[in-house]
Amino acid sequence: MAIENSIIVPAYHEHDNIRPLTKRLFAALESEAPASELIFVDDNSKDGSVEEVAALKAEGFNVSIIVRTKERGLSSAVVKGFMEASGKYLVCMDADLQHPPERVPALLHKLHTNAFVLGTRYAPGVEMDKDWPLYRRVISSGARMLAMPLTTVSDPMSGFFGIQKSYVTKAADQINAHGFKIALDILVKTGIPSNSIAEVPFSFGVRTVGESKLTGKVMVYYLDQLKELYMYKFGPTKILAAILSVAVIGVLLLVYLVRLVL
Ligand SMILES: Nc1nc2c(ncn2[C@@H]2O[C@H](COP(=O)(O)OP(=O)(O)O[C@H]3O[C@H](CO)[C@@H](O)[C@H](O)[C@@H]3O)[C@@H](O)[C@H]2O)c(=O)[nH]1
Ligand SMILES: [Mg+2]
Repeated sequence: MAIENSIIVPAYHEHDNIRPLTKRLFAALESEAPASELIFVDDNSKDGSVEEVAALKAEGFNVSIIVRTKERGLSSAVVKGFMEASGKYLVCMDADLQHPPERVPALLHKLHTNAFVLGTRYAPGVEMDKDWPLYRRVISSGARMLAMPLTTVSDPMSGFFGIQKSYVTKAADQINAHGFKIALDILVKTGIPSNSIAEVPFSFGVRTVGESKLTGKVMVYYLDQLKELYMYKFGPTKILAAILSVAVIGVLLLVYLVRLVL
């Protein structure tokens, strides 16, 4: 059967998550499973992921793994997977089961009538980072607020999304290779209109195996990515105007306060 759906999973040291993810995903896909492929994009983890994928393939799952030896990074790994995918409906999800495979059919369903479908943790009825430590909540909220001027979606930090393949080509060579936030990059750079974007709520699971790759360096990359996206969307003139407006308002406030006190 021809492949319609490609599920792309960036993976770095995720050996223990590969089997449960594959089994849960294909079980969730039900009648769509024969028309679906799962592609892991691994950055040379050398942790037995390749052997695990070979074993799953031998068991009949349509799963493969691309191993990159010269590049590292979540966003560029996803772009690589998108380029190799055969399906016209593409889904990106994490390997660590924080994105529930059971929500993939809902994403795919909405992808038939929308160019882009975002998995969101900000919706009624879903749990947002329930077991996250306080510092991760603060980082996540701060990061989300900074991205708000760039897009109308409810969860610009989400890494769980679907896109029609025809829209990927446009953004692929412009994606920030160091970025951790590929959905945001794609949304800004393809300029997909909001009436062609849908959302699917999901509860963000807890990583039980392996470690998060969110490091200080990743946060610096995020700020760098934001800077680039602001420039891309607004251009230097508008950004300068915004900075000047904030400065003028600040000075006026200061003058007002000084007059109040004296
Ligand atoms: N190939 C590859 N994969 C990577 C790399 N870095 C991370 N990954 C993979 O990308 C996925 C997300 O990495 P985590 O380390 O689990 O990230 P997180 O901190 O839990 O962040 C997640 O939550 C964010 C929402 O707050 C999401 O935006 C983000 O995409 C990610 O899903 C995992 O499957 C991980 O193996 C890399 O350099 N190369
Ligand atoms: Mg994670």
